[in-house]
Amino acid sequence: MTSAESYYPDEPVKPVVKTSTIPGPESAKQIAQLDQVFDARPAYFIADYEKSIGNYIVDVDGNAYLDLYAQIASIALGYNNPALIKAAQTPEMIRALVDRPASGNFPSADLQKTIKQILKFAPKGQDHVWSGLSGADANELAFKAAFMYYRANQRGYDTDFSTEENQSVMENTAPGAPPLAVLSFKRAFHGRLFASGSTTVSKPIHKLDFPAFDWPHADYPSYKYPLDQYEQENSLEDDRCLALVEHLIKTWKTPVAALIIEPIQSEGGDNHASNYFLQKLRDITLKHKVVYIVDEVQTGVGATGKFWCHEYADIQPPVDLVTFSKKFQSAGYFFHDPKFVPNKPYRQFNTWCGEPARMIIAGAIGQEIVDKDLTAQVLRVGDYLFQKLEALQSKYPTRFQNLRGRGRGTFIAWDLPSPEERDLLLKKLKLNGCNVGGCSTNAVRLRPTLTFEEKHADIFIEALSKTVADL
Ligand SMILES: O=C(O)CCC(=O)C(=O)O
Ligand SMILES: NCCCC(=O)O
Repeated sequence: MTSAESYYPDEPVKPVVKTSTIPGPESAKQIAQLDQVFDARPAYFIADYEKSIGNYIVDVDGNAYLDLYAQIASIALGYNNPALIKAAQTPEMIRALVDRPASGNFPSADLQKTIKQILKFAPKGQDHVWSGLSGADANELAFKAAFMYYRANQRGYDTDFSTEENQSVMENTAPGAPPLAVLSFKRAFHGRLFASGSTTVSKPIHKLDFPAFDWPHADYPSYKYPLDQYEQENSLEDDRCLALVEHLIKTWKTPVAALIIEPIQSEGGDNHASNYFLQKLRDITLKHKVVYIVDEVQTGVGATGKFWCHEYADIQPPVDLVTFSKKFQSAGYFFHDPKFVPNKPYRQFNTWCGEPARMIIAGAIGQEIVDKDLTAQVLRVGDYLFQKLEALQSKYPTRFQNLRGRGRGTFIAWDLPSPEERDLLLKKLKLNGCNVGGCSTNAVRLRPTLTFEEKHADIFIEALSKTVADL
């Protein structure tokens, strides 16, 4: 029995689209009502989460879409997953929700077990975790950890703060508030808060009107596809970008304390970084004593065929911090050097110090992935899907440019010639029963759940073929 069959015996056998427009009339009515209390302009339709099941999201008009977007890459196992419902019905979960602890001051007796369960799924080389609330929060917490570590290395971990530091920090000036930078990459997406927003460089709309830190943005490699035909060009591109990273670290107006990178830039266009590039960044960060942060918010938790995407690169020594959120539901960062725990309490602290209910769910998701060997399934289904997409690419080369993600599970994307054609494709795909997302301005990205199987891929390819023929 396949994972989808065992979890979802009642999953629809194919999409059902009952309305001639999407949103359908009931969705449109409810979007207008919702818009009175919430900015509902980005809503594609109103979902019925009670009826959504497995790989199908159902809307209030009764349309059932095969979902290859899965809440912007955030549903690991499918809708109404029985194992997660079971985890949600435990006394431990009820305590976490009803009497939510302020875990820093009043941790529950359950917390140690919950954290140990999450740590079972830590990336190779990492054995500590700190919890936050969202992807952006995870990255900002990681930046704080990196800055404290960087300064502790300069002053000595056990050395107390000077009077001057204690006074100047209250004026937001140095040396208490030192001028330090985080280096990120053009086209990156690390969240929309203030520090994370300064490292995000994918679209102006994410950043406009907010004061920003003056931090450097290096070029992220832009490869030519198919990769096996452009090895030399792509290797030169890696070296060009690496030289730029090192140049920025050496010359930036303030010291670069940390570097953050997505192993595949997702919102910014599904841009891949080679194993070589990710390893060389380790060499550069070690040489210049820069904290190396890998953002696995979107790439983490199985969809690339490994639990953590950067594990493909087997980076040695392991990176310093790995941030997560989305498919893990809980958010935070993994680390291994105990000196990333600040020298004093209350430096990395807030009322909640994470969300125990979400942490319990993260542990349950990880357990299901391992028990059902879902990363192996993702690799198998991803290869199957990729081959079908290559066949479509041969037929429609202009509509399937830069097909990418071979050997990276179902984490697949390609480009359309223009944003208009991409948007039209996504719109028509919905009318043909498939909910698919975009990224960058003209890319299509596939982000199905880990329980997506060959039979789902066949349905998608049929809908896609029909849609592309009709563009
Ligand atoms: O589209 C994405 O990949 C990122 C989604 C997100 O977190 C955002 O837009 O704030
Ligand atoms: N980064 C947000 C994506 C939302 C959308 O394009 O629908």
